[in-house]
Amino acid sequence: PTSLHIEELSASIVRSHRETTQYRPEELQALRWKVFSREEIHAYQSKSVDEMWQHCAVRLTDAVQYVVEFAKRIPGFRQLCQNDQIALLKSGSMEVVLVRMSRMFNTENNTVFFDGKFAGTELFKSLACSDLIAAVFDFAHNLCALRLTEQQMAVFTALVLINADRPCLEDRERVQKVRRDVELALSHIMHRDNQESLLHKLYQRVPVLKSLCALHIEKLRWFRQLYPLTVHSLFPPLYKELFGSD
Ligand SMILES: CCS(=O)(=O)c1ccc(CC(=O)Nc2ccc(-c3ccc(CC(C)C)c(C#N)c3)c(C(F)(F)F)c2)cc1
Repeated sequence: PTSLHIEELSASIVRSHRETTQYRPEELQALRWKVFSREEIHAYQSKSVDEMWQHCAVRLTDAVQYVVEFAKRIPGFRQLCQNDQIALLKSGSMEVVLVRMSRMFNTENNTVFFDGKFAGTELFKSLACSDLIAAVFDFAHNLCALRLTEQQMAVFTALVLINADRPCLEDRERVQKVRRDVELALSHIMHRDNQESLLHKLYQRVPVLKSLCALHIEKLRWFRQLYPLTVHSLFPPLYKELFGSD
């Protein structure tokens, strides 16, 4: 691929990212100190397990929907066959949401943007998933500390999504070809920003992403055994499709 092709690829991935994130970095900056009051936190903590799970599943699905839109706008992703696009989204969309979560994390008070304000882990107490929430916050904190630019974040999330090692791919070689160009785009951007040292730190975070998503699926299985009807009739269809083991 020519360097022009790689430049164009980077630019289109960055544009897709910008078009599919609900909040610009400057908006998040302005919102940073909008934290939930004690009463609001108490209200979340008073929700029943199934109520809070349902509420979070809806929020998570909203964020995933933006990621689906992001993927569809990445050149090379659209050219993949339908089956492979779905396979990549099924295994990668949650990972991209978690990476994106790091752009709305406030390392000064360990809060993350949720439901319009910044929340600490204690807000999610009624989920009965404190290990998962703690791990999600840790991941967001570590990634946020790397201070990625929006461009670096955009191309990194494209790389997280376009992974030829995912299960159930029909044309693995084709996915690998698209991935190689995105890898070139990321190293090009890191080189241009004089931050190649960040590259291996980013690649080191990928296995943690996988374990977070596995933990999320494990908790969903546990929850579904306790509240099958809630999952069946009150969870967003997209959430069930992507994270349900059916
Ligand atoms: C994607 C568009 S964007 O502009 O980048 C954007 C735009 C807005 C947002 C806000 C947002 O959605 N935050 C949020 C959503 C869900 C959750 C969450 C809740 C519960 C669980 C546990 C599970 C048992 C359901 C998990 C997990 N695993 C994740 C969280 C936070 F992690 F903090 F708890 C924050 C995020 C991006």
